[in-house]
Amino acid sequence: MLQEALSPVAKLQTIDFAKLAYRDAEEISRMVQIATHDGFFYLDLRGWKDGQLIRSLNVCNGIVEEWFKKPNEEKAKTVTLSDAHGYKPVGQQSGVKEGQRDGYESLRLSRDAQLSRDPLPEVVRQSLLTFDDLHFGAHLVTKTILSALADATSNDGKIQSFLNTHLDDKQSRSALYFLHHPPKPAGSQGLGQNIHTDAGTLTLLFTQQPGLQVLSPTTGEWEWVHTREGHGVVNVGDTLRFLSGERFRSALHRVLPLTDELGAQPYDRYSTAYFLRAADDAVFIGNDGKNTTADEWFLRKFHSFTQDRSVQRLDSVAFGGSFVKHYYAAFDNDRTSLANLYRAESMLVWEGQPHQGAENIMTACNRPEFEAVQTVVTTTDATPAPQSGVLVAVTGRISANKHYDKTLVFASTFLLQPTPGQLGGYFIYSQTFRIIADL
Ligand SMILES: O=C(O)CCC(=O)C(=O)O
Ligand SMILES: [Fe+2]
Repeated sequence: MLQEALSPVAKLQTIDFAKLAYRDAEEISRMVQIATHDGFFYLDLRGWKDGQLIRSLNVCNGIVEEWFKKPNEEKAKTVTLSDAHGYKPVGQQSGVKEGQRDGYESLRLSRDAQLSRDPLPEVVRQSLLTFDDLHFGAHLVTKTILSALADATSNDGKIQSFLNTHLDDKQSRSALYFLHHPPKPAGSQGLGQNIHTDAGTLTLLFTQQPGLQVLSPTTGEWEWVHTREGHGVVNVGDTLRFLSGERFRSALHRVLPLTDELGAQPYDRYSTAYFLRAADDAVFIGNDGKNTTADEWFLRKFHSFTQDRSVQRLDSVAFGGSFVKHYYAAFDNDRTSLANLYRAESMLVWEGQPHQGAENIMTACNRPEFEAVQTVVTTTDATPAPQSGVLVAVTGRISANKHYDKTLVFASTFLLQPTPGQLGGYFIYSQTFRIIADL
């Protein structure tokens, strides 16, 4: 599988871990920028301890690849405690294709089990020190990134919450996952991994074959993430997004293995991920504005992953924050970026006035009385609509400081439709907006 043939390619920036380990101020400030805008970056690990982590990774990968060849009944006997430890067979979650299940199996090793040596699968016991090296090495790498981000944001009071929620002696769902997408014959159901954000704090991912895609924050398009020798891919998860008060971006991604013209996936795809997650009892404000523990968030999220895509779409848990949140944050702070959400056929009825097409709609949204706006969403209701659409009804309050000395109450509806030719993306097909009261 030639990854060079895939386009568009995600042009992720690269952070040198050796520099982070030495607290290089410039590298840290670059990383803060990237965590804010993209939420995804390459991590160059070649210069750290002579590439030791990559060597352990390669040995563990070889061992687990052999293990994946065992019959499914055999693998299913692995002691499985939760979604953070044990064996996950193919098809437990929703997949990358509408109405289909996922196409991957996974061996998961929790940090708690690796530390206490129990329960650990035989395959890990046999090469315990190499698995220790990878497990604890990946933990150190992600903790180092976290503390660098904590230092860099200490002036806004986040330092305590970043580090206090990740004390190493506390029980957590941190875990190392080995993932395998076995080849798939033509005509069979189930492929890849559905669009999601990660529940935890930081993910350090190593992919061996193509399939990983990120949703570009600038174009809204799916972009392929190339595999790079000696590098991992790091991404921000929901917990860090919440702990940072929405400063860091927990980016949407998915796995779309390549298929031939008959729909067969002709190759094995392997990847390895370390998920740094907060202590089970860590508390933060989740996407519904209420306090949640890291453990509750993990359980909600993994429950959501098992649901069909049509249900998941309505459930902002899987999407790590709803469309509505994104729309109003952009409306308030970066309104021109909303143009990406409309197409030529899109229609907005603003206070009874119709506007069609992205350009006209943006002109309508940019009216002077709505300069410097702050929106607070009060309610969001979503229901399924035909052709895989979603109907969203929103009520809320707007303060437009420049021209009004009062708060406006508004109601808005959005009919979202999948963007043609862009699996997993949505655009606003029609929208209404009304001011219903001023306070
Ligand atoms: O397999 C991959 O490349 C990505 C896996 C992933 O996103 C996940 O398990 O959360
Ligand atoms: Fe993920």
